[in-house]
Amino acid sequence: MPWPPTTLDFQPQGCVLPSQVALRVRPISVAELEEGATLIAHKVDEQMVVLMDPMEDPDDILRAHRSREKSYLFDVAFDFTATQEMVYQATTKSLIEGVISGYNATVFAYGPTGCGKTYTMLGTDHEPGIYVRTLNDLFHAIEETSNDMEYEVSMSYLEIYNEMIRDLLNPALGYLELREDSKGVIQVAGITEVSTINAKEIMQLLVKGNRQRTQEPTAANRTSSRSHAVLQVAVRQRSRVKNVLQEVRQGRLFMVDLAGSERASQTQNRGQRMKEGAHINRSLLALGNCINALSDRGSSKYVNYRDSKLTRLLKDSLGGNSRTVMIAHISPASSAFEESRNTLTYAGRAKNIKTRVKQNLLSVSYHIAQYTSIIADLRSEIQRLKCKIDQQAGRGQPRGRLEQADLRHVQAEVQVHGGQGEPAEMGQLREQLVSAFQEQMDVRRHLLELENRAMEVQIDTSRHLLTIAGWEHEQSRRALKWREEQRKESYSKEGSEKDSDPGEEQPDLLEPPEVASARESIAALVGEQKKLREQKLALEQRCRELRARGRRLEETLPRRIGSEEQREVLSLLCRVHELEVENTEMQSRALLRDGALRHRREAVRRLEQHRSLCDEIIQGQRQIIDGRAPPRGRARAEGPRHPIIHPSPPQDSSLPKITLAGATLTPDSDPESVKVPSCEFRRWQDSTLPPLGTDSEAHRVFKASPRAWQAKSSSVPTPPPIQIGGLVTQESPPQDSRIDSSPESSENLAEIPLSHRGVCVCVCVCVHAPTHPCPLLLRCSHHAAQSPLRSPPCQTQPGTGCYSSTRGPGISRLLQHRCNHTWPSGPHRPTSPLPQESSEQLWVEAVCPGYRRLSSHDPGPGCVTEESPGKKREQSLEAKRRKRRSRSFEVTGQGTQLSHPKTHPPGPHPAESGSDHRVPGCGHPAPGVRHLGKVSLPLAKVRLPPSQNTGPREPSPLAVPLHPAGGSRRAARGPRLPASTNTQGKDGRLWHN
Ligand SMILES: Nc1ncnc2c1ncn2[C@@H]1O[C@H](COP(=O)(O)OP(=O)(O)OP(=O)(O)O)[C@@H](O)[C@H]1O
Repeated sequence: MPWPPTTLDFQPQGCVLPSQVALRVRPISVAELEEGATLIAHKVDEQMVVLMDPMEDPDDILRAHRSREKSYLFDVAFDFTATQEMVYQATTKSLIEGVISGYNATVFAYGPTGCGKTYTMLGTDHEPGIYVRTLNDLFHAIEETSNDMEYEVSMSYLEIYNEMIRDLLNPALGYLELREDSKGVIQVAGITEVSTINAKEIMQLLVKGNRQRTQEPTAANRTSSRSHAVLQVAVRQRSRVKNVLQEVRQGRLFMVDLAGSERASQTQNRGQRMKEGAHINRSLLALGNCINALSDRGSSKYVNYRDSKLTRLLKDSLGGNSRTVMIAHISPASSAFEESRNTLTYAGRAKNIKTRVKQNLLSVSYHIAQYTSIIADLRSEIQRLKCKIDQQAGRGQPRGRLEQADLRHVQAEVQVHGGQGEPAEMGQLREQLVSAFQEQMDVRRHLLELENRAMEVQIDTSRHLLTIAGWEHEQSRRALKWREEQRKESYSKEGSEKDSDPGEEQPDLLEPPEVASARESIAALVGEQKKLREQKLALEQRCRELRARGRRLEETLPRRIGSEEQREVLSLLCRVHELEVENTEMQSRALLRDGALRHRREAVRRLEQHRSLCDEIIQGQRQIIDGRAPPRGRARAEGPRHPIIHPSPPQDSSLPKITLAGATLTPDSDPESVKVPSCEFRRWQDSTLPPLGTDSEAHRVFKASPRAWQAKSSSVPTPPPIQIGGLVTQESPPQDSRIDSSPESSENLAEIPLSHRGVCVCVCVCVHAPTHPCPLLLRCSHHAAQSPLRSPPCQTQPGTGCYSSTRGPGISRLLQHRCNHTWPSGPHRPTSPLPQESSEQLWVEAVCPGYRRLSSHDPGPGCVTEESPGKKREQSLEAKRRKRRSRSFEVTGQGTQLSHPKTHPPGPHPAESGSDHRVPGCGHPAPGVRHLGKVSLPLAKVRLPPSQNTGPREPSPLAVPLHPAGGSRRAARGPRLPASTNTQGKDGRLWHN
C-alpha cells in the first residue's frame, strides 16, 4: 500500500497502515565544523541514507573488509537541502484530509538533542515549521468545504517536563493529569482548549506557548528543549443539512516535539539539567520499548505504555487508531555518530509499526420533537446561502455561473440529505411500501369505477323495464276494453244467438319499436353486468393480495430497520396510505349510496305513477258502483260487523280506506284469530299505501306482476336485479271496464293473468245477498294442480262482506267473523292456529273464510252437487258463454295455464228451501285478484246484471277487483286458455258461504 494514502475509504473495522518514517539530516552546524567533525550521513536517494563510521581506520588491514558504513531506508529522506515546505508536504500535508474526515493522526519529531526537531516542528518566523503549515492548510481546507459542512476546531498545547504535564497555553493551571475516558481515549484533564480557525491567532498562541516551554541552553544546543511538547488539534465536522440522523466526524492531530535524547558526557549537564536529561531519556526509552514491541511482527508482546506519560499520551498514535508519521532527525556530523546510529536504528524499527485506522463517527440522532429546531437551522442555513449568493453577485459574478453553482449546491444538499437520512435499506423498503400502496390505490380506483358503471347499468335496465311495462300495461288495457265490448255485444245478442257462435279472437297488437329496442338494450345490459361482475371479482382478489403484501412489508419493518426514528417514519408512511385507502373506500360508499338513492327515487316515481293509475281505476269502479251497486246506505246499514268501504278516499290518499265497522266481535269469535288482523287493518288504515311485504309473503300467494315487483324492489336499498324477457309482466288497470257480479265477471277476474313473481295483495269485498249462495272457488294458476281450493260451507247473512288480503290466517278468521260465518261442526271445522296450512289456503281463507284445500276424497260438507233445477237451462247457456270467452283470454306465468275460478249460476240455494242454512249458493263471481305489489285495493261493490240476479232480491255486492290484471307480454303471446281448463266449472260444485 503506497504511503501516504491520499484517501481513506470508510471502513468500520478500520484499515491497517504502517507508520511513516522520514529522516531529516540537518545541516552541519558551525560548532561541529569547528570541532573538526566530518560529514558521515549522506542521503543516497529519496529514501536511503548512508551513515559512515567516522572511527574507521583505512590503514587497519584486519578490518578493511568490515566497513562500519551502513545504509538506512526510510519512507522519505531529507538532507540539508530540504526546505521546511518540502518536509511538510512529504510528511504531514496528506494527514489533514484524514483529520477533517474523522481520522486521528500523529506527527512527532524524534532525535538527539540539537538535531533540528524543534526547527522542523515549530520552525522560525521566516521558515515556519509543521505546526503552522499544518494549521494553515487545515483551516484552508475547512474554509473550502464550509458551505456544505460546519466545523469546530479546538487546540491545546502542553509539555511533559520531568514526567509532569503542563498547559503551555495557561501555565497557571499547574500540572495536569492524564485521564482515560470510557472509550479508552487518553485525555488531559483540565487542559485549555482554544477554539479558533484563525491561523494567525494560532501562530500567536503557539509562539506564546513555546515561550512557556522549558528551554535551557546546553552544551549541545543553545535552545535545547527540556520537555516533550504536544500540540493537539481536534476537528469536529458535521453537515450543514440537518437531518434526523446527524453524523459528526471527529479527528485529532497530535504534533509532538520530543525532547532530545542526550548523553550526559556530551551535554556535560549537571544538576537540574542532568535530572531533566534523565527524565527525558527515561521517557524516550519507554517510547523506544513501545516501538520495539509494536514493530515486532507476529508477536503478541505486551506494549507497556504506562512507563511514561509520553507513551501514555501517544498510545493511540503509536499502536491505536491513528495514522502516525515519525520524522527522525540526525546530525550529519561525525561527532554525533553514535546518536545518529541509534536514532536510525529506532527509526528503522518504527517502520514496522502498523496501526489500525478507523474513522471516528459520532451519530447524533434527533427526536421528532427536535424537528422544529432542525427546520430552524435549515432556514438559517438557507438565509446564509442567500447572503452568500448576494455577496457573490455584488462582486460582479455572472448570473449564469451563480445559478449553476447554486444548482450544484442544491443537488449536493439533496445528495447529502438523501445519503444521510435514508440508508439503502430504508430507501428500498420505502419504495416497496409506496409501490404496494400505489398499486392498491389504483385497483381501488378501478373498483370504484366498476361499481359506478354497474349502478348506471342497473338504472338503465330499470328504465327499459319501465318502457316495456308501460307497453304491456297498454296492451292489457286494450285487451280488457276489447273483452268488455265483446261482453256487451254478447249480452245484446244473447236472446237471438242462444247457442252462440264461436268467439272472436282479440287482434294482436304490434309492439312499438321503442319496446323492441328496450328489450335489446336490456339484453345488452345484462351481458355488460355479467362482465362487470367478473371484473369486479378479479379486482377484489387483487386488492386483497396487495393489502396482504402491504401488511407483510409493514411487519418486516422491525427486522429490516434498526433505527427507531426510521421505523417511525415508515410507520407514518403506512398510516398515511391507509388513510388514503379509507378515504377512497368512503368515496366509493358515498357514490354507491348516491346511486341507490337515484334508483330509489326512480322507484318512487314509478310508484307514484302506479298510484295515479289506481286512482283512475278507483274512480272508474266507483262510477260502476254508483251505477249498479245497491245504495251505500245499505252496506252501512249492515251494521258494525262488516268492513266498510269508505265512499270517498281520505285526504292523504286516493285509495279508499277499509275499516272494520266496530271492534266488537261476535260471541263465537276467536279472540286469537282476531288479534292479528286487527293490527293488519290498523296498519292498512294508517298508511296511504299499504306496507310492502317480504318475498316470502310475495310468493305465499301468487306471483306478482312486474309493477308489483317494481314496487317491491323499490323498497330495498340496493338496485333490483335485472329481469328480462318474459319475466316482466304487467297488470292492466281496468279503467273503463265494467265488471259486474255476473258469472262473466267472475271469469274475468279469474282470467286475470298472474305473473310468477312479486307480491299479490288482494282485497275483495263480497257482499252477499241474504241467504244468497256464494260459491267462491278459486284456483291459483301456479298451484292449480296441487291446490284446488274451495270454500267450506258457512252461513252468510245478508250483506255479509268478505275482505281478503295476504295477511295470513288471522285476517281470514277476522273476516270469517265479519262474514258471520258459522263453521260446520265436525272434522271440517278449521282449527286455530293453522300452522300447517299452506299460504294459498290461508289466502283463500282470507278471501273467503271457510275455504280450505280441496280434496277429491273430501269434497266437504258444503259442497253442493246438485244444482237448482229451475236454473239448469240458464246455467247451461252461461257455461257456453264462459267457454267461448275463456278461449279468448290468455294467461300468464311462463306458459303455466291458469286455472280459473269457476262460478256457478245462482240456482236455488238450499238455504232458500230452508233445508240447510249453511249451504248458501252463491252466484256472484270469485274475488278479483290484483297484482299491485303491496298496494291493496279494495274491491267495489257492483251490481249484478239482470240475468244473474236471483229473483227480486237486492243485487249482491260482489267482490270486484278494482285493478284487474292485464295479460303480460308473454301472456299476450302465450297459449290461450282452453275452455276445458275450467275443470271446476264442470264439476258443478258449489261451495256454501
Ligand atoms: N534543517 C535545519 N536548517 C537550518 N538550521 C537548523 C536545521 N535544523 C536545526 N537547525 C538549527 O539547529 C539548532 C538546533 O535545533 P533545534 O533546537 O531545533 O534542535 P532540537 O532537536 O530541538 O534540540 P532539543 O532537543 O535540545 O530541543 C537551531 O539553532 C536550529 O536553528
